[in-house]
Amino acid sequence: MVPEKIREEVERLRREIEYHNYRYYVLASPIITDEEYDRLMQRLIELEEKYPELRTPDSPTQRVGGQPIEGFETVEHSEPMLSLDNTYNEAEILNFHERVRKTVGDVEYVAELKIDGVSIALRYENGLLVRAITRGDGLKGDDVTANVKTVKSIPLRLPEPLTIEVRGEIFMPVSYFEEYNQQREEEGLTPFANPRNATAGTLQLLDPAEVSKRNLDSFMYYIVKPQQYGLKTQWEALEFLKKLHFKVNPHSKLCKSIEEVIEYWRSWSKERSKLEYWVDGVVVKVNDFAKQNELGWTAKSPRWAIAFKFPAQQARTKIIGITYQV
Ligand SMILES: NC(=O)c1cc2c(=O)c3cc(F)ccc3oc2nc1N
Repeated sequence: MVPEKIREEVERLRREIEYHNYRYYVLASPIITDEEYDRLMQRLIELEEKYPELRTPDSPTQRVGGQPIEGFETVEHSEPMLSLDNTYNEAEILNFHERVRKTVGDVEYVAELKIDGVSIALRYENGLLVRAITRGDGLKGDDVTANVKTVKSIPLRLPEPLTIEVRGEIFMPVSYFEEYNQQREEEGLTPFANPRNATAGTLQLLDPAEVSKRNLDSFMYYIVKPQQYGLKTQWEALEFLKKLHFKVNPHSKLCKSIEEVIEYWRSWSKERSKLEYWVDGVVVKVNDFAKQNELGWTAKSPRWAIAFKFPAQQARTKIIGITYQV
């Protein structure tokens, strides 16, 4: 039997630690020292060891990864998780704009950096993370929940007890990717060609404790059936995701015209090497959800969004002297 005051202490520790996780990994503005954080975590680990029945799905001790799993269950997506059509130059993005205008008239766009990582769908029930699913073939994917719980910027519990599905990208920061590849080479393992492959490889590991060491990070950008939450535009959806304590890319821009989108693409095409994650273009989205619904989807992509790719960057990588086209 667990004494009531222990139960209360564990609940308080859980919320306090998750709050400090949020401040450190999402806001990058911690308000306690690492030592104070470690002390809170140690106390929670100690109490959960003593009273295992107190270990809950949203316990921050899951961040360090539980026991290895046998394999990945296949789960059907709540709605297809499709991919974006690509455009590579200004003429093609103007064609996209013309098609949009012909169907729904003048629109605002949201321009978002296209994070070059692994797509993920996160399902929350009453505010608790219950499922994380990879894109797979678009209709069903792998249940990688145990691994995704170790991604520090992904909340285990939302600030409100919502039932919601959000989608975004999991990625490995470039600084860690280089250090990690160095370590693989030293261990005689084949290095990964780029952070996207390193992220995909990590999410396919059967040992969450190993995943926890790989420094994975995330940006969320999509809410399934957003109008259910009173949201009318993509810009409102990004604000709502921030309010729910997700990490949202800070460089997205609300554009009043396609010229503004092209200006955004030109400037980031030059600036992107300053980012600590790989981006391979800009995602251009019609902002208004009612207009997105009018435009609809093809079998494989939304008609209301498109990827505006950057020119391939000749990136010299130290890996066994081969130059990779990225
Ligand atoms: N990599 C990305 O940074 C990124 C990717 C997508 C998508 O793949 C995507 C796929 C859809 F069917 C619909 C919207 C999307 O929005 C997206 N927005 C983003 N910012």
